[in-house]
Amino acid sequence: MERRSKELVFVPCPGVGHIISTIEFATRLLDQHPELELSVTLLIMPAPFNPYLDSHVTSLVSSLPRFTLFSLPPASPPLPHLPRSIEYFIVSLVQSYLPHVRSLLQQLLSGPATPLALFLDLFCTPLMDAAHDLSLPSYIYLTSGAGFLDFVLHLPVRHPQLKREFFISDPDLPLPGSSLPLPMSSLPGAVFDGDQTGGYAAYLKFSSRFRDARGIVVNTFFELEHQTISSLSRIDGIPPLYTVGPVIDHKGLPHPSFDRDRWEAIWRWLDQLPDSSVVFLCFGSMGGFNVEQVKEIAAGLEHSGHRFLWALRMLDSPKQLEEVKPESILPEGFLGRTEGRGVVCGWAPQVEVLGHRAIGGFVSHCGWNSTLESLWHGVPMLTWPIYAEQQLNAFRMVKELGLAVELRLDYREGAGEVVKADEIERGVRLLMEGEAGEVRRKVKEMKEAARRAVCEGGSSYHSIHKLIQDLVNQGS
Ligand SMILES: O=c1ccn([C@@H]2O[C@H](COP(=O)(O)OP(=O)(O)O[C@H]3O[C@H](CO)[C@@H](O)[C@H](O)[C@H]3O)[C@@H](O)[C@H]2O)c(=O)[nH]1
Repeated sequence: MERRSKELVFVPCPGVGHIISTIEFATRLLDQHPELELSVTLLIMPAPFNPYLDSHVTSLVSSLPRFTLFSLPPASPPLPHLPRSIEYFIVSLVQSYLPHVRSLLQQLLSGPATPLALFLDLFCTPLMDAAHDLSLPSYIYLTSGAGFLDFVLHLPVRHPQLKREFFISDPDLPLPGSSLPLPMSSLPGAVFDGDQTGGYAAYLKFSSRFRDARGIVVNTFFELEHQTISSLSRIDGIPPLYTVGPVIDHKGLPHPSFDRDRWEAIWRWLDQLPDSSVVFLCFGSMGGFNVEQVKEIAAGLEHSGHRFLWALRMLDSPKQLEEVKPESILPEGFLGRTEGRGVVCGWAPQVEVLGHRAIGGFVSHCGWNSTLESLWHGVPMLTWPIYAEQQLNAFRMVKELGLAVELRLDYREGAGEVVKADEIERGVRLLMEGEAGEVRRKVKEMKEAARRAVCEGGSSYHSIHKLIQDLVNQGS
């Protein structure tokens, strides 16, 4: 009898931090058990905020023989306008694809391969209905950590009691998986927006489906968040948790405007510097600042006296620094005065940079991929969260886990606040001048734990093995 190959179907959110992590995780699933000859179908929605992403994903997937890419067409009818909340917009966008996803799953089911499961990113949980209608199990692949999962799982429990959004004056929030209650200032900004088409409604929509999943796969590792993972695993009604991280794209994401010659010069500069002597600043795929804030960062770096490598991106601009003329943004004479001591660039190959021995600290927005990448390379972070769940990540890394140094825990994009140069200077000094010694020691330990977790016999390796067994054996 002809053997049908087994297919895993993935739907990530249309953003860099999500798609790249999903492709990397799917690759690990395939690679860990090649004898099973699993294959992957990736359903990608057009990325509304990143014009470069679609072509990048297409070229990336074309080099992966066991992947099939389905680029979903633009939403039809198009969503009328961007409502107040980006989260609500994304959840609505995802929901508009339900008929498409259902019919693609139907096609797959009648094709030569056997689909085993649908893997959904957090905002994509409304698509569970498509799998459910066709008796296909749904799993969640969470590109953030277990601390955030703790919060997401709590929302549908809290809502029936309070029936309202959060207010900044609410008391700190105790969560079953966290040793410290979460201050309101650490919650994602969206959950304070109680409008019918606001962030709170979006969070409720996707979080209320988490318990319907067959399993929740989290990009973390047991050694990093063991308390949270153990506590959540003991709660009735929570699907099995699989901790499979750190899932890191070590190849890095090439960017269309990436200037190879310029980077060769930057590597040469880094190569001749002492170990751990450069502070690296980078704020994710979408994080940026206005001109006033950029000038304060520049002054803070200049006054700190430390060497720096700064991946500068302006607010609301996917453009690279080279396109926006740094001289017109940075303080007059800054580039000349810091020549030899600091470099300002646009898109940086972050994973590679963090792995360079000259990098000694990382000023980060605490996106979860950046957080894992810094731990993987044992480089301590100075926290500067901007949006999404970054404040929560920063709070947990600094207060609960003692794995990062605090610059800000509660900075929020759009709140009109400017972090002043002297505060940035103090933060950089704290990070780079030995006072953060205990954090640095713990981060180095966590680096070793992260590497052990993904090796054969490690906790994440074992978790992937368990997941594959559960996928293959389900229903038998
Ligand atoms: O100049 C740059 C900027 C970014 N990156 C890479 O891009 C990714 C960025 O991911 P992440 O650090 O998670 O930040 P975001 O792009 O902001 O990710 C979104 O998705 C994450 C995962 O769910 C969330 O934790 C964040 O809050 C959310 O903003 C990382 O792999 C970086 O290495 C580069 O290589 N070069």
